[in-house]
Amino acid sequence: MIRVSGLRKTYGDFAAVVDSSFEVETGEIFGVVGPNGAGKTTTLKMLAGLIEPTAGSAEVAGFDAQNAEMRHRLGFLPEESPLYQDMTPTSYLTFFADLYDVPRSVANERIAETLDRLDLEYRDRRIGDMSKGMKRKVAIARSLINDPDVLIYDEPASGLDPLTTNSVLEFTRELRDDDKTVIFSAHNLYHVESVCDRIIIMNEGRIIARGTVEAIREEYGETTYHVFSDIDLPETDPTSDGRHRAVVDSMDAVEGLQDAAAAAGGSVVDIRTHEPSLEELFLDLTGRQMAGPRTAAATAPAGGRDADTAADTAVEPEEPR
Ligand SMILES: Nc1ncnc2c1ncn2[C@@H]1O[C@H](COP(=O)(O)OP(=O)(O)OP(=O)(O)O)[C@@H](O)[C@H]1O
Repeated sequence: MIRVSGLRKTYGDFAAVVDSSFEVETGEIFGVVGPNGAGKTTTLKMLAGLIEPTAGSAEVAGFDAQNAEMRHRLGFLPEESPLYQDMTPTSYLTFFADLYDVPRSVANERIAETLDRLDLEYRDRRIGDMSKGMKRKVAIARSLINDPDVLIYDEPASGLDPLTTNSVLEFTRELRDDDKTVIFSAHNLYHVESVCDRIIIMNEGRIIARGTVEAIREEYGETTYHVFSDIDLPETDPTSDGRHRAVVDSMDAVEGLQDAAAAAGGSVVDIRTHEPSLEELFLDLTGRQMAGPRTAAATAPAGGRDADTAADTAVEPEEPR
């Protein structure tokens, strides 16, 4: 659905995007991740046909991104989406439906259905009097008004309260079921991990890692094992609950600790694997923290885990030998 080949954008001597190539399949949610200034928005705008590439090509829904026809197949949600404050959601969306020549009966049905799915109740309230979350939902509904094949969402859920964040992320995930293809950029790596099928990580204009978060974790991350014993060993440090903990990076080392504990008359009582979080991988790969956007809210949806909390999984300790 999207084919990007050798894409490059320079401003004078400065290269904002360098030799970027990737493909996105129909129905995929594809994340574009990177620190401030990495070239994410420039990439998204080239895909949306808003910026002309210096070199390379971007094909969206079978059209060159610069081809005006492509825009009929695209819904673009910029990071900041100014809305007409004096209009209501219904009049605003009808106005955009008219711009896309959507027949009025189709538009009415589409608007009602999309606002239902987004759970937006106040359809005849002045947009200027609505909350930030409601306005974001109106902007998301606008991105779908022409029933596009491809959606480009720049920070769709940033700066929203946790409930609205949850609802926007869920809505984005569900677009996959309608065979929509989504390019998704966000600073909150929890948002990225919970929504995207595959991602690219960009740094200083270049793609430095690509794949599923799981594959990137396997390629660049290192699993460590936190081994707890009921006896003090040379490798362990005391914990607040009276146990002793060592952090090692292989199962061989875990077994070595089990043997050492048994030889000293004790045992290993718990082993936990520690998977690096996307945040930790990101820091390793770019050497930089993921800085927040202008309106960042580091919220994880209710029940979700924090972006900077790595996954800890218990492993059954073996019987001491
Ligand atoms: N019109 C322009 N003229 C000159 N430099 C530009 C222009 N637009 C972007 N840049 C530069 O290109 C680089 C990439 O910008 P871009 O907005 O794509 O980064 P980003 O990854 O989206 O960053 P952020 O996360 O801060 O939004 C930045 O260094 C930016 O200053």
